[in-house]
Amino acid sequence: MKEFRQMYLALDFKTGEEASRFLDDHNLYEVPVKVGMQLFYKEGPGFIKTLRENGHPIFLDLKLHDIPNTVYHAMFSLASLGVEMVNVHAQGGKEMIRAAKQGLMDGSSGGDVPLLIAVTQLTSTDQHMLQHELLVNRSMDETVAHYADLSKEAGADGVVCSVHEVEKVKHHCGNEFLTVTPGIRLKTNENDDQKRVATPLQARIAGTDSIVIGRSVTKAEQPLINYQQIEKEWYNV
Ligand SMILES: O=C(O)c1cc(=O)[nH]c(=O)n1[C@@H]1O[C@H](COP(=O)(O)O)[C@@H](O)[C@H]1O
Repeated sequence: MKEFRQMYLALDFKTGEEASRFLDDHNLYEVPVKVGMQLFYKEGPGFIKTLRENGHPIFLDLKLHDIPNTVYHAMFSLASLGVEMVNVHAQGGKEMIRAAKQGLMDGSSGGDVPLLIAVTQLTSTDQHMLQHELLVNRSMDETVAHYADLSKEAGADGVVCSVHEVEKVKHHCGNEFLTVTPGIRLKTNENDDQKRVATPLQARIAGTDSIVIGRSVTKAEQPLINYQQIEKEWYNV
């Protein structure tokens, strides 16, 4: 397993130009970044190449969720972009996750194979929504742990979950199985649309492997101050 402890900055911007300007304006050179649907659909693989050339480790967050054959071929295409991590929705099931892994291995033609992470339950979902909208009659903890188990069995390297389920996931799947946690907020931040939130300090104490930070930095009045505050709590420096 690769050494893996990152703090990914979610580049949820309208254009690559806007994202690059933000990184430059705040001296965020070579920081790990997450590119999601908004930016990838706008700019495509070319922007991934630019970010790589500028030294940014990349988590490509497209949350694939489709039939196994489609996911296999999509992952085959993404495998050669040189990103360090990609994701799928665990709800797609074992066969789909296995296909994703196989696509990454076959598509990386001998180079580094990106880590495959499966989203268990979005951090914008709470217990009420789980039961009444998704009709899952189990606790959030149990549901996340179940998806983590099946993701591991299908060959994923880890899961996306909230900080609150990290302990349970590690208990089920072992310490080597990675946890990536979005929904990170400083005490002074709004939760926005996130339901299962935690501070960077809580993430460190819980034993999360990597955190994803977005609006607490990108929408802050002083982004660099917030970035450094998160860094301090997360890396304990
Ligand atoms: O896979 C993800 O990155 C993800 C999964 C999840 O359950 N929740 C979640 O918020 N994310 C992403 O993490 C980022 C969080 O952004 P903020 O809420 O602005 O910090 C967004 O880019 C989301 O798309």
